[in-house]
Amino acid sequence: LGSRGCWSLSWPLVAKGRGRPGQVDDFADLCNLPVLNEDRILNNLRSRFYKKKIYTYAGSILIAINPFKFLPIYNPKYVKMYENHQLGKLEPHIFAIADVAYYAMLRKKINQCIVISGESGSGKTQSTNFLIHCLTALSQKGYASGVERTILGAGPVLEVRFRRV
Ligand SMILES: Nc1ncnc2c1ncn2[C@@H]1O[C@H](COP(=O)(O)OP(=O)(O)OP(=O)(O)O)[C@@H](O)[C@H]1O
Repeated sequence: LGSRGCWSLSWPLVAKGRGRPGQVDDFADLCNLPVLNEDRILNNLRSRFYKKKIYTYAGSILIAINPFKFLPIYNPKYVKMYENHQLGKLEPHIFAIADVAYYAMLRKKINQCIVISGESGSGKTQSTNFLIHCLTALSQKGYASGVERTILGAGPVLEVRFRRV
């Protein structure tokens, strides 16, 4: 089990009354918050979400808030941008997690595991698809084959199987 992971939320972020008035925290990593309490964490996530920044780190863990709408941050340009970058150097992104796992696997020659957790509808399946998209792109360097489609096609079958166990 790797130490990195992805945690997704579908939380609506409507508790506007919370947090200090006028305070606009925008820390890409919650570990950098000057004061670490529930209000500051939620306020930080909320203010980033309103700026369409749906990803935030908590150390090497990625927190994803489901935007329930398409954001143009998953095209090949982003795969390239995050390739072989140290985590935390760029804006938090699911491709950064895929990239770290991929290059750790190559470097250490040990299988890597990304744990995705969240309530129903929070975006776990979508996040898995983004990870698979990035991992297949990294491993094939743009060479188009049916691998991504095959892996994605296996997803629903595995999901049914695991839900029954
Ligand atoms: N990053 C995202 N950008 C745009 N839409 C998203 C994103 N993440 C999730 N969604 C959308 O939110 C909806 C729910 O996501 P998804 O099916 O991945 O949730 P889930 O956590 O797998 O749910 P369940 O546990 O019930 O299977 C889907 O319509 C999906 O397209």
